[in-house]
Amino acid sequence: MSQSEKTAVVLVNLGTPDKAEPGAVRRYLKEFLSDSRVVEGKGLRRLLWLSVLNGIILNLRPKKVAKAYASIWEDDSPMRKILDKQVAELHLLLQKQYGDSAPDVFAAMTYGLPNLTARLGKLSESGYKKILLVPMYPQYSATTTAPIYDQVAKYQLTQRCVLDIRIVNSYYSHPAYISALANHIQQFKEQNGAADKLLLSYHGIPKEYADKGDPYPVQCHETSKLLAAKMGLADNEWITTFQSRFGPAEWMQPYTDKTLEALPEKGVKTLHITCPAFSADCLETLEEIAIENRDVFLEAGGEQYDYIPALNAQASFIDLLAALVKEQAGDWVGER
Ligand SMILES: C=CC1=C(C)c2cc3[nH]c(cc4nc(cc5[nH]c(cc1n2)c(C)c5CCC(=O)O)C(CCC(=O)O)=C4C)c(C)c3C=C
Ligand SMILES: [Fe+2]
Ligand SMILES: [Fe+2]
Repeated sequence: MSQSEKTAVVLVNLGTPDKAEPGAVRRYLKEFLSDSRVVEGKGLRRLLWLSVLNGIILNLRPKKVAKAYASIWEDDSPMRKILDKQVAELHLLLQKQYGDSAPDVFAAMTYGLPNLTARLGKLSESGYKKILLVPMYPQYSATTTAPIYDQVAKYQLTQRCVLDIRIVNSYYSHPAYISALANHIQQFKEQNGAADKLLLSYHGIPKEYADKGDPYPVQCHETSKLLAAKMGLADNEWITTFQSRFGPAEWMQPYTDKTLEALPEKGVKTLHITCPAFSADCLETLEEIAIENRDVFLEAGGEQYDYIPALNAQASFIDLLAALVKEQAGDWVGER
């Protein structure tokens, strides 16, 4: 096989610090929160944000956030460990499906390590010409998926012979994604008993971004509706909320924490909660949802609160990734 035919699949997640320590968290937050896709604003607004970020947030937040990371840290950040597992499992499955012509599979992060731009450089040096990037975000957002497109465009600008790169835009309504979620939740119910309500908590974005056209919340609601239909849930058995509000501006509502505070007095005493915007467990699920928000619900009078883990490296999620490879790069895989 000639070098020019080499194809790679790269699974891309957001990024996470190298250590659960304030210095590493500071470096991570600086890179992430300096991206003008994440915190928008031009001119004076941009200057003001950068001075708040560098003068206040990066001095105060890393200590508190490092503690939160420490409470979920294993020998590395869960997000990076899970991404490595997803890569290994997808590689195995593609080898079963395509034999010698299976594409190779790699990991990358938009912020932190392993760095996406560096990954593209290394793949190019190793002779890969065709690259499919699969973001670990089922729903497209200008704050998460678009920065992957930005980094690819910046990388290509530095190349005389650009790489042939395709990017999976979203898979919020993909039948294999909805089935994987539905089966996973159903299985959890069968093993742990039913609950009064299923809460589907998505990472939020500022309301202003949605008002300006970010399709993320619409896609989240669509995922929820398809999931509820697939599971045969009645309208009063599930609810969609948005978590991880950051800063003083209004974010997408209803907020997860405020909803959890209010549910017990409406008679919801037992709850299953899961986070369909996260393909891998991370700080936002393992700490904010599984630990912090549990207390909010129980202190408000809730009796039982179960966090249903992300799909992570489960076979059904790996099957979905393989389906995306076939749909979006089947012609490349067949070519080798
Ligand atoms: C400040 C604005 C932020 C926007 C907009 C935002 C959107 C967004 N984020 C995710 C997924 C994840 N975010 C994670 C952590 C995280 N997010 C923000 C801020 C915004 N996110 C911060 C400041 C942090 C770091 C933690 C903190 O300081 O509170 C993570 C977890 C990373 C990990 O290491 O485990 C994920 C995943 C999505 C899907 C999204 C919009 C659609
Ligand atoms: Fe975030
Ligand atoms: Fe958070």
